[in-house]
Order: sequence, then structure tokens, then C-alpha cells
Amino acid sequence: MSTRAESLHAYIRDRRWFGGKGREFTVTDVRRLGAVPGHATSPIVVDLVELTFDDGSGQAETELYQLPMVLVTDPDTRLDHAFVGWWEDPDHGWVHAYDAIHDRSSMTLFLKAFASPPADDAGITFVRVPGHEIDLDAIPAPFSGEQSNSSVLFGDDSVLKVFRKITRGENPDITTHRALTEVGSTHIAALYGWIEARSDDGSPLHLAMLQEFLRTASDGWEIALASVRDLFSEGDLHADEVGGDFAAEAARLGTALAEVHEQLRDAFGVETVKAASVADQMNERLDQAVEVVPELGEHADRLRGAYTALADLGDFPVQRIHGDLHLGQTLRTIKGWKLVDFEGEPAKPLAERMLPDSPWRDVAGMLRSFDYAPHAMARSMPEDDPAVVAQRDHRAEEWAARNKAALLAAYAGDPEVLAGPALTHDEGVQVAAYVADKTVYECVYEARNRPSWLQIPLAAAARVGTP
Ligand SMILES: Nc1ncnc2c1ncn2[C@@H]1O[C@H](COP(=O)(O)OP(=O)(O)O)[C@@H](O)[C@H]1O
Ligand SMILES: O=P(O)(O)O[C@H]1O[C@H](CO)[C@@H](O[C@H]2O[C@H](CO)[C@@H](O)[C@H](O)[C@H]2O)[C@H](O)[C@H]1O
Repeated sequence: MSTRAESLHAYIRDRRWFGGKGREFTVTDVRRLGAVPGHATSPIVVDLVELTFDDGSGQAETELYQLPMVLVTDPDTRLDHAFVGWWEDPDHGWVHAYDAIHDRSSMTLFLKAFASPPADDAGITFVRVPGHEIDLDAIPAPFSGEQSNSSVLFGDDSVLKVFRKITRGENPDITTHRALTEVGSTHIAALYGWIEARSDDGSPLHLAMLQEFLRTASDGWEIALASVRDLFSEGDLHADEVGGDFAAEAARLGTALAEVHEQLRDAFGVETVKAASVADQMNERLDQAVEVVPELGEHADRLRGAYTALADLGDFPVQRIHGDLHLGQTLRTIKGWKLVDFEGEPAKPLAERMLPDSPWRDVAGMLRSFDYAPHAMARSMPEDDPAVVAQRDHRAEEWAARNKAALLAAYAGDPEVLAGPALTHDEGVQVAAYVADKTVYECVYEARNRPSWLQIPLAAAARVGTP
């Protein structure tokens, strides 16, 4: 028989959403945040599990993970895949605990709680945003594309994104969506509500977000890959001649991003930042990245050149931004492009992700994605003939350049200009520095998560500063 802590350890360790893969940790605390009422026999509870990572350096780190669970007295074989453990629960005695995300009746009660919020002493609060009549009878189904969090779809009406790693304080996914929903932005999935609790120090714990389900959505990354596939299969045609040309979509993405940035400026305001201090942070990030990816050292001079040019700008404006924008965070619907997942860069502490930043960081994220798409596609089509490889490389550059130009021109307000300088000198310097910084981040991300893709950002680092 294992203890509650051992069961939680084993369950969390193997989950896709667990961010500490490969690191040793122990479960050092379990705090019951509250309960969702309504289940006749099986309590639904929300626990906050504290994990402590100790790599032996003497500096233990803790992280909090959220686990909504349904506690039943007899095993439920339908939920075998979501079995967390069997233990003596402090409030409910001997129970079999299952991850509630996978339990339809638990998730129905989560949804209904938005309409009839539990009493104040339930520990968790369901907040509803006015403006949408939630379909309370919609059937829940966990999202198959589970990533860093767990999402549950309710019919074709709404999605509940349950944050797994929890940080004390506000979650920018909620606060940014809320502000954009209030101004009626057409480039996001509207916020319908959220769930929160209080931390022991009184600060908010944002637990989940209920938002519009974009039922006609196609993933921007997949659409871009399809366009590249089309181009690669027509070796002698140019990017503007093949059926799947993406440039008009890239331009629409640029326009959508510009609108969202403007709405975020109106909602959260604008500040100025010293360019030299931003350049210092980029240099520091590069120093740390070279420790993880030593090959980056070969390109350090050209990367630092981009940061020096940035430092020379003096001051520049910063504002609330998306923070981790790439094609995988864009969805094409029949009503245009939508941006999702405003949580910011996963590697940064939450407090840092909320800080105003340059909108050019988001633009740079998209430009990097236009480099990734053709190179990722080329990797998935192994080829021995050097002539075909060279032709593809050439086409890949062409595809990336065409779509980058289209996005930049539209972002800068001129979607007709598909080539030539759409940006001022200062804007160009910022784009170059943020592209360099994102490339460095990607090298570390790939080295840790997908080493076989490391070559994509490394090759880009070698090109920084070249036209
Ligand atoms: N409102 C929505 N409607 C439809 N699909 C969505 C919606 N929000 C996200 N998605 C899809 O789910 C995926 C994961 O969402 P995301 O917010 O990025 O979650 P995570 O934080 O778990 O990575 C997205 O790439 C997108 O394909
Ligand atoms: O979506 P997340 O918030 O988890 O973002 C992380 O993972 C992304 C990969 O899924 C990573 O994006 C990089 O790879 C993409 C292709 O898979 C590419 O389109 C992006 O341009 C590239 O940065 C992202 O950087 C990371 O934060």
C-alpha cells in the first residue's frame, strides 16, 4: 500500500503536463483548496500539491501543482486511466482518487458551478464574465491535444482550461483575456469565467479559465506546414505560384496582431524601458544559454551585435503582450485569426511574464515560426539527393522570407507591401534583437525538449545579422 504522497508523486511524475521531467522531487505538502458541491456520493475536491526539487546543490526549489480529484469508495474501472491512488483521505476516509478532468460527471458539476456558485466557505470561487449564456447542459470531453495544462471541451460551446502548475498571483492568461474580452476583441476566444482560490498568504491562486470554444478553428502551424508541403512538392514553382501560398494569411495574422497590441495598449497602458537594460538581459540569457548549448558560443558575436544595436536606441515603449507567440498559438477560424494561450514564456517566472514588454517580441516570435515551418517540414522528408536538398533549402528560405515580409508589412499597416522595408530603422533594430533573443531561447528549449530539432534555431543563430 502506498501513502497519499507516494501515489501523488507517481501520478504527477508521469503526466504530460508535468514541467519537471527528469528531475528528482518529493511531495512535501498537500493542501485542500476546496470542493465542488453537487455530487451525491463522491466528493470532488481540488488539492494543491507542493513538490520540492532538490538537486543536491543545497538550494531546494518548490513548485505547486493543481489536482482536481473525484474520491470514490469503490474502484471505478471506467476511470482506470485517471487513477491517482488509494489512501486514507483526511476528510473522507479510505478513498480511490481519480483525476476529475477525466470524469464526465465531475466536469459537469464544475461547469454548473459557474451558474450556481458554491458557498463562500467552499474554498474555491467561480467567477462569471457577463455577456455569454453558458450552455450548462453541454457534454464534457477532455481535449486530446493536452499540452502544458488540461483542457475540457463542453459540447461546442466552451473550453475549461485547468492550469496545472500554479503560481501565487494573477495568471496573465486570465487577466489578458479578460481585458481583451471587455473591449470586444475579435482576435481571441472570449473569456466566459474563471476559478480561483486564496493562497495561504492571501494572494489569489488562479486555477482555471472558461472560454469560448472556437469550433471552426484550424491550427496555424498545421496550415503553414500544409503550405510548405505544397511548395516542396512542386520543386520548380515559387512560393507565390503554388496553390497553398500562405502570404495572404501571414498578412492577416500581422493585422490581427497589430489590433491586439493596440487593444492591450489601451487596456494596460504603455511604459518606456531603457534599451541598454533590455540588451543586458538578452546578453545574460545568452551567457546562460551557452552553458546549455555550447555550440551557440560560435554565434555569440553576431547575437551580441544585435543586442548592442538595441542598446544604442536609448528608450523604447513597452506594454502588455502575448509573450510566447508562435504559429502553434494561432487558430484560423471562419471569422479570421485568433491568438490563444496568453500565459507567456513557460520558462519565465510568472511575475516576470506579467511585466510590460516590447510588442516586437511577439512579432519576432511569429517571424521565427516562419523560419521553423519550412525547416521542420524538410526534416520530416528525408532526402539523399543533394540537388533536391539544395532546391528545398532555397525554397524554404523563399517561403520564410515571403511570409515574414507579408506579416511585417501588414503589422506596420501596409498589407499591400510584400517586399521592401516596411519598418523604420529603430523598429528594424528591435525586430533583429528580439529575433536573436528568441532564437537563443529556442536553442535551449530544443536542447531540453526536442534535441533532434536543435539544428533549426542553431542554423538561424548563424544567420542573425545577415539580410
Ligand atoms: N478556445 C479554443 N477553442 C478551440 N481550440 C482551442 C482553444 N484554445 C486552445 N485551443 C487549442 O488547444 C491547444 C492548446 O491550448 P493552449 O491554450 O495553448 O493550452 P496549453 O497552455 O495547455 O498549451 C491550442 O494549440 C489550440 O489548438
Ligand atoms: O506552446 P508552448 O507555450 O508550450 O511553447 C513552447 O513550445 C513550442 C513548441 O511547441 C516552442 O515553439 C518552437 O517550435 C514551434 C514549432 O513546434 C515553432 O513554431 C516556434 O516558432 C518555435 O519557437 C516555443 O518556443 C516554446 O515556448
